[in-house]
Amino acid sequence: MPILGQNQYGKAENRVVKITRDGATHHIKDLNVSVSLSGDMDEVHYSGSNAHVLPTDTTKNTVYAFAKEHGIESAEQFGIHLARHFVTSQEPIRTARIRIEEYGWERIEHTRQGAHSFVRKGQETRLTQITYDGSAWEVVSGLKDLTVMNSTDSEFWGYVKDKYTTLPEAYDRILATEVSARWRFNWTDDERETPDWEESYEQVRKHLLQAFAETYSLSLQQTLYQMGARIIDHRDEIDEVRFSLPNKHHFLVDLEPFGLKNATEDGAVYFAADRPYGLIEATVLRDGVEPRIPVDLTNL
Ligand SMILES: O=c1[nH]c(=O)c2[nH]c(=O)[nH]c2[nH]1
Repeated sequence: MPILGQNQYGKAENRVVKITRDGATHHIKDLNVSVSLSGDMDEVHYSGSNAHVLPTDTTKNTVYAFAKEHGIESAEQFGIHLARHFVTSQEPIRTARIRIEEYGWERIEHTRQGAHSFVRKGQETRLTQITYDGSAWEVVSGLKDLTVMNSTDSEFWGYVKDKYTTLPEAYDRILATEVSARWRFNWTDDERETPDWEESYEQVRKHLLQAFAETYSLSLQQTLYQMGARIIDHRDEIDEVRFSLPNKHHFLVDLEPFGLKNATEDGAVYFAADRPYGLIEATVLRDGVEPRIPVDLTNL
């Protein structure tokens, strides 16, 4: 009979976001936690007996419940706590390996009250496309992979409801998106009117972030318009901005079965879903200008 070799199992990539509220100042811990357990697991492989198997689903629930019950001080402390729990609470489990990736967030500087607007650490990608046909120029610049989050000041309600609608109305939700934007310059080839391209990029990025942070949002569509309008209003060199904004959904985890209240107002634990996602796209134009940025930004 062939012999079973090394084996391990668990739930990989539990995306857990914990918000801690300190008055109007919020703190984020954003982790991707993978649990892998091993031990006396021969029988499940040989005969299918699950008598020693703690379900991977349970390991997932444990990650979310621990985040709420004990908080997340650091990835190391959180991982140590989980590993100890699995090995000491289940006799057949001899080894627990917890792998954690932590995503860093920086605060967005802005002028509104509160400290609950963040931009993911790590550089976004800056883009540009220049087209010249011997007479006319077109310069379209932009960015992608700029991830931002407001941990409050976002609602979504009053939408159409048909027989397939199950979405509960939200009066205090997380709003997070990964901004992909392109903006078109009105520059022709007049030396005197050439923008300072570096300065322009920094300013557009700043206005986009500040508009995101300072908009009390009733929908991502409304936030998108505010970001575009702010750029058009502040940057004379730009006539058109197009956005593609995935709505990076954060779902409140139901921890009632474990006797834990997980409510937005006390700082909650969220499941950060990667797909499917809402995708909100629109162009914002200077009045009187024709749109020229393609609808599908991947074609640019
Ligand atoms: O900001 C949002 N806009 C929507 O169109 C939408 N649809 C949805 O299910 N959630 C959201 N959120």
